[in-house]
Amino acid sequence: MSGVPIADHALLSDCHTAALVTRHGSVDWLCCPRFDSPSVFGRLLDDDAGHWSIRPLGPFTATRRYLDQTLVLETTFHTPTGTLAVTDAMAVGPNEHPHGHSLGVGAPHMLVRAVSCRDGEVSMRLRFEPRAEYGLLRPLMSQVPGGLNVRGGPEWLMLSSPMPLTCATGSAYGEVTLRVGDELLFALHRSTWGLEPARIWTQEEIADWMTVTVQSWRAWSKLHQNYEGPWRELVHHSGRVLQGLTFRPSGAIVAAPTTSLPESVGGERNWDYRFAWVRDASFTMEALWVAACPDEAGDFFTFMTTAAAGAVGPDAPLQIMFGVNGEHDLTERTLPHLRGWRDSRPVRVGNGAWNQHQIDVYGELLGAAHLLADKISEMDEDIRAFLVALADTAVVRCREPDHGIWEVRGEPRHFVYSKVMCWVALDRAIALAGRLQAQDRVPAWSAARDEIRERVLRDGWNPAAGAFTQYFGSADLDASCLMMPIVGFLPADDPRMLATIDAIADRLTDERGLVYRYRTEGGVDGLAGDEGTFLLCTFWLAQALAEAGRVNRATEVFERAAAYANDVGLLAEEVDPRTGELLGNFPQAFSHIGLINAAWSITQARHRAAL
Ligand SMILES: OC[C@H]1O[C@H](O[C@H]2O[C@H](CO)[C@@H](O)[C@H](O)[C@H]2O)[C@H](O)[C@@H](O)[C@@H]1O
Repeated sequence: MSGVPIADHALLSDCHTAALVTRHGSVDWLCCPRFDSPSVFGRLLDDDAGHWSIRPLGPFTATRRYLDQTLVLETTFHTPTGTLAVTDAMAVGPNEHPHGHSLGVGAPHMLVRAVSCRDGEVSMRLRFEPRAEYGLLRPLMSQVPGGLNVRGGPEWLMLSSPMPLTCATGSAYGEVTLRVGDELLFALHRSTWGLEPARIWTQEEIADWMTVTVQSWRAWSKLHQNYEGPWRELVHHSGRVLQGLTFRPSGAIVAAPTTSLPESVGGERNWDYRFAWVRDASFTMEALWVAACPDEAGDFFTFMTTAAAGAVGPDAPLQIMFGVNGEHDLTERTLPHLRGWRDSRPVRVGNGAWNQHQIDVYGELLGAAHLLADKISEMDEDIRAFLVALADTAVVRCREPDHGIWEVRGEPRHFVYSKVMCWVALDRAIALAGRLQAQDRVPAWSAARDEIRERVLRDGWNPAAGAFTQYFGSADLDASCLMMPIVGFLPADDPRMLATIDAIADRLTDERGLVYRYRTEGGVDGLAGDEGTFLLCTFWLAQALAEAGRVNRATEVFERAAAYANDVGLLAEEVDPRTGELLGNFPQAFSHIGLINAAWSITQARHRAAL
């Protein structure tokens, strides 16, 4: 049964796709050539779905880190006879743009692995078992000088290997003893039919790709990472993680690079996150504004306008998520041949939320546009018309029930968060009206904005709960109400807001003090079973407390949540309340967004307190 702890994985990215490497040197997840392509290594979800491991033959302990300011991973194996280091990266091309804007542009679709003996001597073992199409296909492998030719189904891969490998059905393996100073470089390269011929790379060429990859990440980090404040390293690292979730060719940003890592072990809450949600991606752009200089803002808005392609207006709601190249149809299906992580089934690809009605997206996109307006150097006519259409659509749609931020699979409702985000959409559109050349719309936008506000204050507040709640008329708490002060709907020190913050901190947390999105009892979201606490919501609590001037409590909550980052600074979506293990897709943009924004709010709150 596949089941290596989620926290035992580290992320590699070339801004086209991602790989996950276990603490013990096994690449257990890789989709080629895009984030949402079928996996070639899928052991994350089933023991037989493919992996590539490099590790010492005998007993060892392992430590690992990212090379400074990069997403290049170094795993060090300590053995009784010596020390072996394995350095792993998805190769990115050189940054040709003077501002390092192009990280990933020249990516060769190549996974590179450098093995070096740092001390003594170590015998190592390599096992290579690619399984295309999420583990369905055992490829044909043949030896060629300097490596292996791997063909099967849609994939044509070449493994460059300086050590001889034995091929069995669908597998290759080999063993070698390295002495101090010895180094072996491997590259797994994917060819595109007819475009570049697959070929074997020399040791020097692979070494060059590794060097360029390290340099490119460092150049990007140096030019982009300006945040100075508490938890600086974690914030900068989170910025790199978000950059690693960007799909360079289009400017899309995926919510996470995995599918079906469960929200509860053995449960059915398993979703495919390898897509660009309007909500998650807009939040990512805003967080990159804090963690880095979001050069990518222009690309992102171009992506959104192109993906939505004229299909937005009062009669045509904005689709809430897209494929990384702007695809609309993300129909969900299950992969019955995969057992799932720790038997958490079904494994799903595609996402049934793609055609849900979620009206918060207008606020998230216009909120990001407002924050990043100065970075969208060319707010061309298409982008202006798109943003105006979003606000006009919010005016009409704000009265409708929807599926809400949590994409509930139950009946649509008047979710408080959705209404608040419609208020944000109109508030920010009004602020941008001059740049949008839409001053004539301001009276209509203002009237709708004020009407929403009144409705939320009246119907979103539940006197019995003593808090703003999940939907109009409901007594249930929902952590998304923590966003009300964060987006400026009400001041954080408004008594109703303080009461809501306290209610959530007291009644929507587990024993560890981590926050649930909402209570799942009674199948309120149309799904069976329960789920873990949600890291983004815990960071929202820290942020709301900071906005309310409760800086010490905010710091405590922040540190509580940040402590769940694994040894290489990565967060999943949720935490298991029973065991404290990370749960859900990994690494999850939402969690890193929350970390960055909460750190920034606490920094600002400390400055305000010091004045
Ligand atoms: O809770 C059920 C829903 O769970 C997923 O949605 C969550 O992930 C999205 C991507 O990060 C995020 O935008 C959303 O706010 C989260 O609730 C899943 O994608 C949905 O299909 C599912 O209904």
